[in-house]
Amino acid sequence: MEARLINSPSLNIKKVDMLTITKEFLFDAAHKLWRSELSDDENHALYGKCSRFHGHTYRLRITVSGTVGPDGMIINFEKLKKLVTDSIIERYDHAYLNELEEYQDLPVTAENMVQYIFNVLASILYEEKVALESVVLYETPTSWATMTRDS
Ligand SMILES: Nc1nc2c(c(=O)[nH]1)N=C([C@H](O)[C@H](O)COP(=O)(O)OP(=O)(O)OP(=O)(O)O)CN2
Ligand SMILES: [Zn+2]
Repeated sequence: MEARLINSPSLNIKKVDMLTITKEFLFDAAHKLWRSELSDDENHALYGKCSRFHGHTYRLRITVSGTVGPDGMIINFEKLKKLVTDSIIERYDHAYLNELEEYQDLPVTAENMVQYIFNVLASILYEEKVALESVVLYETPTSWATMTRDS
């Protein structure tokens, strides 16, 4: 990542400029909020209507940083699209998320999904010398979860 430090002694602030690019994806998937160790009644009491099978059009925003190469890019959007599609979208689009291996012991919440997606993509992008800055996952237009890189 190329960063420029601006020192402002009078304000005691060190500002770090950062250039990022973001690619957005949509996928449709079904889930229910459910904990496998609880009974049906306990799950219904805990999660209410969301304990029933239902679907969302999820919106996923991937933001990365890195060095701008001679091609003028941090990473080609097309390449970023392929990496995310191959690792996440192909598996998640039109899936019943509760059946996926990563959610066998975890409720399929936006929080758990965004953590899983972040960890998978962080290591894939690391191989491409690109830093994953944040993953934002919208479950509905009014509800989303964000995971941001620890700097
Ligand atoms: N912290 C979380 N709370 C809830 C999650 C979640 O992942 N994390 N998920 C759900 C359900 O999956 C539900 O489908 C989405 O919830 P909600 O925002 O309540 O959806 P609504 O369409 O009912 O929301 P509006 O307020 O009408 O926009 C529940 N909670
Ligand atoms: Zn839901």
